[in-house]
Amino acid sequence: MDIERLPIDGVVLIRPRRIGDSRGFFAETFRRDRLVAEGLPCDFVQENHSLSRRVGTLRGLHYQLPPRAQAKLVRVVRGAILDVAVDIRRGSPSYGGHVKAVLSAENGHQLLVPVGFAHGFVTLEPDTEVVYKVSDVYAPAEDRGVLWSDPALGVGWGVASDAVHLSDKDRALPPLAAAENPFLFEAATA
Ligand SMILES: Cc1cn([C@H]2C[C@H](O)[C@@H](COP(=O)(O)OP(=O)(O)O[C@H]3O[C@H](C)C(=O)[C@H](O)[C@H]3O)O2)c(=O)[nH]c1=O
Repeated sequence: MDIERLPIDGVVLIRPRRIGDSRGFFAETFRRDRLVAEGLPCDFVQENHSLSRRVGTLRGLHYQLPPRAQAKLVRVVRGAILDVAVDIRRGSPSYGGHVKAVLSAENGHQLLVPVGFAHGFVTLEPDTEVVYKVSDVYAPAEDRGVLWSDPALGVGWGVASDAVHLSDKDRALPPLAAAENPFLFEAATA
């Protein structure tokens, strides 16, 4: 697998190698040793699977507060998404900045989102299924989020606001400036 470091430190794009033969392909989609060797989050304790029926379904931007903060390893097993990670670590040189990547069943790419980032995606195809590992368990009391359309973030989702399908919860999320956010940038991790 190839591991590509993206413009914001800590967020990486992982491209598993697909070994094709007459039956189809085989790919190793998770290798803890490779993540350890790169000093990346690697200890996942839960895996999630979501199905989004409509194109333009947007889930995010979400994170959990410490002590239940989550790193996430995201991939798509059907359809396609534009996956987005927003740096919410106060003091970070890229605070409020984001990286995004198209993840699809076809390209097999994965995004590794560290703790200290809000995560979300918008679907690019109908019936899109996203499977992702998280480094801490679900904790509703620590579940938080930032409004997908916060102008201070300037995320280009590629979908018109009136075509986005959101949960009521996500529609009501605050902008980053008003969000509960204890994450601090640790220069030592730079
Ligand atoms: C996240 C989660 C949710 N749930 C329950 C809670 C609700 O009854 C239902 C749907 O939850 P929610 O609307 O928060 O699901 P998403 O909008 O897909 O949230 C996820 O979307 C973005 C992309 C993320 O990065 C997070 O992993 C996660 O917040 O599943 C669970 O039982 N366990 C869980 O780990």
